[in-house]
Amino acid sequence: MDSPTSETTPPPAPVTGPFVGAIDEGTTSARFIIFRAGTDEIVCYHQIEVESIFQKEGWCEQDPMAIVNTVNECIAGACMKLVAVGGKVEDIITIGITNQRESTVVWDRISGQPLVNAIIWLDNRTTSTVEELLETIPNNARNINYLRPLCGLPLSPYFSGVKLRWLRDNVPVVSQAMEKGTAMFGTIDTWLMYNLTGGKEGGVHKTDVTNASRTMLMNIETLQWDPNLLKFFGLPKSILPEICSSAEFYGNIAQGVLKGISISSDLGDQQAALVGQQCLSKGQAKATYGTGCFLLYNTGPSIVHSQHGLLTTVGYQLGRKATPFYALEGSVSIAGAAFNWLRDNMNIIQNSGQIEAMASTVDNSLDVYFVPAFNGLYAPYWNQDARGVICGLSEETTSEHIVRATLEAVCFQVRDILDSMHKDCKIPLAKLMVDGGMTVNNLFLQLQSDLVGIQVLRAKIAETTALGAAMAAYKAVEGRYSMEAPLSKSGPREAIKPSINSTERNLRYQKWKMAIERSLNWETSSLPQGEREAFDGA
Ligand SMILES: Nc1ncnc2c1ncn2[C@@H]1O[C@H](COP(=O)(O)OP(=O)(O)O)[C@@H](O)[C@H]1O
Ligand SMILES: O=P(O)(O)OC[C@H](O)CO
Repeated sequence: MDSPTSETTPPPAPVTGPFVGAIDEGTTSARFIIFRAGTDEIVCYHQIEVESIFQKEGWCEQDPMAIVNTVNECIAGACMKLVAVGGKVEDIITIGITNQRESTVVWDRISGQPLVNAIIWLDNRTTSTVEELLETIPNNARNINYLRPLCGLPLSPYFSGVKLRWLRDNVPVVSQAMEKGTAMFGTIDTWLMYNLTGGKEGGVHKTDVTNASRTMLMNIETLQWDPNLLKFFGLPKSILPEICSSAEFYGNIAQGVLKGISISSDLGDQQAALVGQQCLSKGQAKATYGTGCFLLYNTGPSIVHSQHGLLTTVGYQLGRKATPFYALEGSVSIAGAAFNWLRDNMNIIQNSGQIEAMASTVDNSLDVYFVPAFNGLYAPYWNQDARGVICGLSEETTSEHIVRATLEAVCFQVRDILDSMHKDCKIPLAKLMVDGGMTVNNLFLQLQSDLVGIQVLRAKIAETTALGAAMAAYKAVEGRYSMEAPLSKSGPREAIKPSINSTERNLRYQKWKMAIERSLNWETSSLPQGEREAFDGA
C-alpha cells in the first residue's frame, strides 16, 4: 500500500539538458561539475583530493598520471550522478577546463608518458635557478623585474619557464628529449587536454592565453611565444603548445563516458573565477581563497605594468577574435595551505570544519601574528628567501589564538595586495568579490572585511571557478550567451561589512608589517656582518 507521503509528494521530475561540464583541477582537489547550460545552476558534481608529494624540503610534486586518472574518475562520478537524477550524458553539449596554473609537466611525444613528476607552482627548488638567471642580466643589474616589460612578471620560482629551465639543467632525460625534439611541455590544462583528446594517438597540444601568461615565455602584448624570452631561458620553441583564446573549439574527447563531446574553453583557475564572478568590467576585482589566495583586478584591454609588486596577466580572451582583457594580480602562495600545515604538521586541527569554531572561542589572536612564508613571499614582496614566523607568543597563547592568527594572516596578505593595487590604479577598491574553499568560513570573511576596511561580497555559488570555465565553453559553442547576466538560480550576494574602526585596523596592520620584516631574507647562507661578529664574540 502507498504511504500517505508518496500520494502527496510526486517523485522529482528528471533533470533535463542541455548541460555544460567543467573540469576544475585545483592544487588540493580535482572536480567535475555539470551545470545547466547558460545558468549557474549546478546539477551535480564529483570531487576527489589529489595527493602532493614532498620529496625534499621546498619541493612539491604531483604524479601527472594520477592527475589524469583523478579527473577521469571525477568525470565518471559526476556523470553517474547525472544519470541517477534522470539526466542524459549526451545532453552535455560541451565542456571547459580550468586548472591550477604554472605547474609544469614534461612528457614524451612518442610514448605520451610523463618524463618526470609535475613540479607544482608552490615548489621552491628553483631558487638557485633564479639566482643563476639573475647573473645573466646585462650590466650586472640582477634585477628581478628585468623581463616585466615583455611578460608582465618578475623572475621567481613560481613561474613555469623557471621550472622548465630547472628541468633542462637538472634532469638528463628532459634535456635529452628537448635536444631530440621529443619533449612536450604543458601546464596542467595542456596535459589534461592532450590526454582527453587521445594522448599519443593524436591528442592536441594547446593552451590558452591565461595559462600561457604564467609561463614567462609569452609576450604579454602579442600573446605569442616570445623569441627573446625563449632565448633568455634557453628553451626550444618545439616543446611549447599552441596558444589559443580562452573560448574556442580545442578538440573532441577521444574516449570514456564523454567520448565525442567537445572541449571549448581553457582558463587558469584564477582567471576562470574572475569570469565566474562576473568581474567583466574594468575596475572590478575578486579574491579566491583556496590553497593560495589570488586577487585579480580587471584592467580592461589595457596592460598596466605594476610599480608595486603586482603581476600583469591576461584575464581572459573569450573567442579567437575577441579583445583580450588584462588583469593586475596579487598572488599569495599560502592561504588555506596554512591550515593543511596546522592539520598535518602541527596537529592543531583535525579538519577544516573545526577552524571557525576554534577561532571563535577567543575574542582576538592575543597579539599573535603568523607569517606563513613557507616558500618565500609572493606579492608584493617577491622575497624567495623569506620563511615563516609566528610572533607575539606568550604564556597565555593557545592553539585557538594560533588558528585565529592564521585566518588573520590571509587577511593581512590581502591588505598588502590591496594597498599595492591602490597605488598602481589610484582608485581604492570599494568592494571585493570573494570565493574559494575558505569562504565558507563566516568568521574569516568578517575578519577580512575588518582588516581591510571594505565590503566583502561572498559569491552566490561556491564553484565560481568551474562556472567561469562553463560560461566560456558555452559562449564558444552558442556565441549568444549573455555574460553580464547569466540565468541565476541563487539570490543576491551576501555582503559583509567592516565592524572595527580605522585606528584599530591600522594599528594591527603596523604589527603585521613588523612580523613581515622578521620573516624577510631569513634563508641566507651567511649571517649579516653585525650578527656574525656578535656570534663570534660570544
Ligand atoms: N572552513 C574553512 N576555513 C578555513 N579554510 C578552509 C576551510 N575549509 C577549507 N579551507 C581551506 O581551503 C583550501 C581548499 O580550498 P579549494 O578552493 O578547494 O582549494 P584548491 O582550489 O586550491 O584545490 C584548503 O587549503 C583548506 O585548508
Ligand atoms: O589551487 P588554487 O585554487 O589555490 O590555485 C592555484 C593557482 O592557480 C596558482 O597560481
